[in-house]
Amino acid sequence: MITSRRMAAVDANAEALGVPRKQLMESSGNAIARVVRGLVDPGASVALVCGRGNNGGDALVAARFLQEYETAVHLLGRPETITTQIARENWGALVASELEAAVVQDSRAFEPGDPDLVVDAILGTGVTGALREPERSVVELLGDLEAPVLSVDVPTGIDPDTGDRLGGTDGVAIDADHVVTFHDRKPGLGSLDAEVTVADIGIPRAAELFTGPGDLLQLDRRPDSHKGENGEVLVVGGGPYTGAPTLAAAAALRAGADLVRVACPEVVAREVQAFSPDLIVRPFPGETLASPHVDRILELAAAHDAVVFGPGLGDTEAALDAVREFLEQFEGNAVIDADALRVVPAVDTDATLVCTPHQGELRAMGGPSAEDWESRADLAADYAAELDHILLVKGKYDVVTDGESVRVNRTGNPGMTVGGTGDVLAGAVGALLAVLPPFEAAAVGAFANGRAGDIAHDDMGNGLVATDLIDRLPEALRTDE
Ligand SMILES: NC(=O)C1=CN([C@@H]2O[C@H](COP(=O)(O)OP(=O)(O)OC[C@H]3O[C@@H](n4cnc5c(N)ncnc54)[C@H](O)[C@@H]3O)[C@@H](O)[C@H]2O)[C@@H](O)CC1
Ligand SMILES: [K+]
Repeated sequence: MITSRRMAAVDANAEALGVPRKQLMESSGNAIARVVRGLVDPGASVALVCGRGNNGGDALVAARFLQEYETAVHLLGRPETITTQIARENWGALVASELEAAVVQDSRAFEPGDPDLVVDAILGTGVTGALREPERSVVELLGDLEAPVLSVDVPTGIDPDTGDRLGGTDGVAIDADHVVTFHDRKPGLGSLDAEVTVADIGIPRAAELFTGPGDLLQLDRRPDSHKGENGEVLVVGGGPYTGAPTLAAAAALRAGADLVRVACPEVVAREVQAFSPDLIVRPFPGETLASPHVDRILELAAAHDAVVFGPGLGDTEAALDAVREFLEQFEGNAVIDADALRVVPAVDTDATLVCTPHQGELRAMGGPSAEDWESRADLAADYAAELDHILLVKGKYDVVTDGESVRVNRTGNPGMTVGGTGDVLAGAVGALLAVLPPFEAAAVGAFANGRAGDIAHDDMGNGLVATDLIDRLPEALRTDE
């Protein structure tokens, strides 16, 4: 099962792997034609009703594969208003090939005749809201025809993710007899009374398994968002180390958080603040985190969207006891890193945790280890299920798993073995945890951190340091390439 959002990400990842969308569209068109051949015999009349997006584009391709049929393409709208380049190119190919194609600017000009089969390629996963004109009236007109309907990807008028009719009770939708859907079943198809064919269109498994630029698409911000809406992050750490919480906090800011506060021992606070005026410091007395501070930390944490717990905290008995007490009472989202990790397996918590161990830390937690990344991914998934938390196991290939799904990240380079890059990752994941579902936050964080490292490596080679990564996080998180 795949949501429209995830499908768009996978599609962009496939493109980055060298399988361009136009090639996928060719496969989709071919798949439509295969299903058509199973439904009606050569010579039958097939009306291909096409919208102006890629759903329509798929059927424009199908027309080329169905030349032994009496096909008639009906494009809903002027060709100049086709929304994607690849669909426009396929329209051009049809016209140049002199295949029958009509432009329907107004539903009154829609003359489908009496076809043996209707192909509904009006709207697919790119639909938003109730149907507009001329789509709405054309859908109504198609409802009056006798012919069976094959919908492309999803019946027009149906929400691909929920199966609900768009526009509520006033909405209109295609009552499909058959659906040919691409790559994987869309959740909204489950509730339909239609025969569904899932067509493999050649998207590599890697486009789904490995993180890629498509994973960043979910970060697109609403233009009207205001301060605080894009995440407030609390970093809890410091004591024996000052650098770690500072790096995590600075990384959270660069990864898009609106406000980042650092709760750390007094002795460390001044240094953290000196590093950057962008950080807000919330000092607690003493030289290390301890039980008496837990109430105050809980209170602070409740006022943030995500917490990053652990950087530079050290492994004193007092600090680890405090982590345990915090987790027993905390119910929000937290990234757990460094020494705080070892507390996780034995603690009973209602919090949602993203744990970011490297393989040594994973073993210290009692977790599994394996040489190759594929076995490591399987074992990590089992262990995440046992912990009931999300794991981001750092390595050459980072493994992200919630116990069910697995995503593997391949960005990053050997220059990143320098100290502090783990703190940067924890901070970046913290910022993302404030705005994305936890599993996605971990996957996107791993991708962006490694990509920032790769950009830094281009400039600095193996001389790169953790702060270089922080500076490059914004570029690594950009979607508008
Ligand atoms: N990996 C993928 O994602 C692939 C997608 N493909 C096809 O591409 C489709 C998605 O294409 P698009 O993203 O271009 O989107 P669609 O073609 O589903 O719809 C986008 C178009 O519909 C218009 N529109 C949106 N909501 C509307 C409404 N309520 N009333 C009237 N018009 C509306 C938009 O302005 C735009 O022109 C999939 O369903 C599938 O058929 C395939 O070609 C190949 C691979
Ligand atoms: K459709």
